[in-house]
Amino acid sequence: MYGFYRIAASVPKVQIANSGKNIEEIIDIFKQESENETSIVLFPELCITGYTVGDLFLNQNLLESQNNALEKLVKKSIGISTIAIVGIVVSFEHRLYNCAAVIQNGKILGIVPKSYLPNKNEFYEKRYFQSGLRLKLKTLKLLSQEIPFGVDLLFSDENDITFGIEVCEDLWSILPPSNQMAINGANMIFNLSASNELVGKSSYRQELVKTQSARLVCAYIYSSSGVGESSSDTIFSGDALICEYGSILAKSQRFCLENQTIRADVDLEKLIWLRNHESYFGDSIPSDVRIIKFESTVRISKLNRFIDKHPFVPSDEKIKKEVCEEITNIQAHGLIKRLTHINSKKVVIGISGGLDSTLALLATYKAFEILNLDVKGIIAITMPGFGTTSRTKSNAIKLCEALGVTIKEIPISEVSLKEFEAIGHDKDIHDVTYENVQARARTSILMNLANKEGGIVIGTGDLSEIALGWCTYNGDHMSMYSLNSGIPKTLISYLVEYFTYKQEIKEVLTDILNTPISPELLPHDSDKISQETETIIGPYELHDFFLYHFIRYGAKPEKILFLASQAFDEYSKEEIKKWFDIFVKRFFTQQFKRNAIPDGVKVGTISLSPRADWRMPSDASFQEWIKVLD
Ligand SMILES: Nc1ncnc2c1ncn2[C@@H]1O[C@H](COP(=O)(O)OP(=O)(O)OC[C@H]2O[C@@H]([n+]3cccc(C(=O)O)c3)[C@H](O)[C@@H]2O)[C@@H](O)[C@H]1O
Ligand SMILES: Nc1ncnc2c1ncn2[C@@H]1O[C@H](COP(=O)(O)OP(=O)(O)OP(=O)(O)O)[C@@H](O)[C@H]1O
Ligand SMILES: NC(=O)CC[C@H](N)C(=O)O
Repeated sequence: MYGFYRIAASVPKVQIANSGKNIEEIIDIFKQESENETSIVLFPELCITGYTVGDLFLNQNLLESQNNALEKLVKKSIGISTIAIVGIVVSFEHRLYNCAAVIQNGKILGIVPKSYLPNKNEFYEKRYFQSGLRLKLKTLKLLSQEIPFGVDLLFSDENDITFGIEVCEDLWSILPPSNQMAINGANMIFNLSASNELVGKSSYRQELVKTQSARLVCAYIYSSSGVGESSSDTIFSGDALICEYGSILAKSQRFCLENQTIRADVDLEKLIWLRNHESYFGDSIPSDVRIIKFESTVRISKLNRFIDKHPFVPSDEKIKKEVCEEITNIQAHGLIKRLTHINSKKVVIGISGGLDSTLALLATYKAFEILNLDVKGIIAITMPGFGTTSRTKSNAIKLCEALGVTIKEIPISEVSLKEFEAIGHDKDIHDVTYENVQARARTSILMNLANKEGGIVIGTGDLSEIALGWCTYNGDHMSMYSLNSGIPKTLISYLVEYFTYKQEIKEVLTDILNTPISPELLPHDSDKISQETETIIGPYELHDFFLYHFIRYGAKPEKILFLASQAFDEYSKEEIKKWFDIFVKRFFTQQFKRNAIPDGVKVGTISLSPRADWRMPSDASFQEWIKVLD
C-alpha cells in the first residue's frame, strides 16, 4: 500500500540453553505476525539457544538441539510469506559463527555471520566464534538445504524491499557493514542484538540506531535479548527499536517480563525516493554482493501509522521554546548580516495586524536587540486601505506601541483612487486590479520611505504564500530582505503563539492569532473582515501538508491525498481533493513569482528560493500532477 510495509521486532521470553522451549515462543510470535500482515519479523541475537549460554556453545548437544528447533520453525513457516530473522550458531568448516538465519515459506533464504565480535570486559565472543568478515560467495548445507552463507548477502523482493543484516557489535564498529549494504541498495537493515544494560547505555544505543537510519536513509530494525538471559554478571532488558530516516517509529518497553513485539509500517517508497537526491549516495561506490530473491511478502490492508497533520510544527511541547528561539535567531541573524553589510540602522516594515507582519516585526526586534540598536530605527507603517478593519489596525498600533518602535500611519485609499483614475479602472469594480493596486501602493510607499530614511524594506510573505503565489507580483511579493520566506503559515502561528509568553504583548498577540487570515483588500460592511483567505484558497494546514509531502518526499499525488485523508478527519475526501487541485495549479502557475523573490532566510529543510532549493521553470505544466483528480 503506497510503499508501506509492516515490520516487527520481537523480544521473546528465553530460557537459557533450552532451544526446544524457546522455539515455541518464537513460533507463536511468528504466526501471530503473519496474521498481523507483517512482512518481516526480527528476533534477537542467538535467540534460540539464548545469548548467555557461555561455554555451552562448545557442547555438541546445544548445536544439535538448536538445529532441531530451527527445523521446527522452518517447517511451521511453510505456506507463510512473512519472513522471520532469527539468531543461530552455525558450524562451518570446523568453526563456529554467530549468525542470522532468514526464513520464508519453508526455506532458509540465507545465513549472515557476525563480522565484529566483542571481546572485552563482559563480552568474550572470540572464545567461541569466528568473524564472518572473510566469508563471501559461500554456501552451507543445513537441514538438507543448500544455503547462501556470508557477509555479502542482501535480500530483495519484486517490489520495494531490499534488506541487509548485521549483528549487534557490527553497528558499534568503526565501519558498520550496514554502510556498504545501504550503498549496495538495502533500504532496511535488521540488527539482531544482545546488548546488556549499563547506566546511560540505552540512550546511547537509541542514538546509534536512530543516527544510522538517518545516515543510511533507511529503516533500521533492532531487537536485543530480554530479561530471560542470564543475570550472572549482566542484565538484558529487551530493547527493541524501529527507526526510519532518523525518526523512532516504535520502541519496546524495556525490562518487560513477557514476550514483546513492536511493529511499524515503514515507508520504503519514501526512502527509495529520498536517496535519489542525496548526493552522497550517488558518489558512494557499490561493491559485489549476492542478492537473494524472495517471494513477495504479505501486504498491509490498512495503514497503522501516525500521520502528522502539521508536519512543519514540532509535536513535542517540551521543545517549543528551543525551536522558536532557534528559528527567530536564524531570522534575526539573516537580517543582522544584511544590516551590518550595508551599514544601516533602519528598517521599514508594513504592519497589518496580521500574523506575518507580526512575526517579521518580532524577528526584526530581536535583531535590533542583539545589535544593541535603538528600536526606534524600526519604522512600522500602518497603511489602512479599502478593506482595513479597526480590529487589525488597532492591533497593529498596540503591538508597535508595546514594543516601542516608531509608528507611522499612511492611508492608501487616496493614492489608490488616483491610480484607478490614471489607468482608467472603475473603483466600483472590485476585481484583481482593485486588489493589486492597493498591495502595490503599499509596497511603493514602503520602498520610497526606506530610501528617504536610509533603511531597507522587510519582506513579510511566508513560505505557504510563496508556494501558492498568494501575493501581488511586485507588491507584497517584493522587498529588500525577506524574513518569513522559509516559514510556512502553520509554523508562523506557532511562533507568534510562543511570543505570548511576553506579558506586554500577550493580549494583542492573542487577538492577532484569533483574527481570520485576510489580505483586507475588499471593502467591508460594518467593520467586519469580508475576505477570508482560507475560504478562498483553502485551509493553510492542508496546503502546508501538501507542500511538505510534495517537496520533501517528492510524493505522488495519490499518496499525498491518501496521507491527507489519514491525517485529517475534519475534511472529506472531496474537500481534500478540491484544495489539492488548487494547491497544484497554483504551485505550478505561480513559479514566475518565486523566480523573482528577494533574498530571504531559509529556516527549515523546505525552502522555495529559486537560487537555492527549488528551481523550476515558470512554464511547466501541472496536468500530470492532477490527473488523479479527473
Ligand atoms: N507565468 C507567468 N510569467 C509571467 N507573468 C505572468 C505569468 N502568469 C501570470 N503572469 C502575470 O502576472 C499577473 C498575475 O500576478 P499578480 O499581478 O500578482 O496578480 P494575481 O496573482 O492574479 O493576484 C494576486 C492575488 O494575491 C492575493 N493577495 C495579494 C496580496 C496579498 C495577499 C495575502 O493574503 O497576503 C493576497 C490577491 O487577493 C490576489 O488574488 C497576471 O495578470 C499576468 O500579467
Ligand atoms: N493595512 C496595512 N498596513 C500596513 N501594511 C500592510 C497592511 N496590509 C498589508 N500590509 C503589508 O503587506 C503584507 C501582506 O499583507 P496581507 O494582509 O495582504 O497578507 P498577509 O500575508 O496575511 O500578511 P499579514 O499576516 O501580515 O497580514 C503585510 O504583511 C504587510 O507588510
Ligand atoms: N552482543 C554484542 O555484540 C554486544 C556488544 C555491543 N557493543 C553492545 O553492548 O550492545
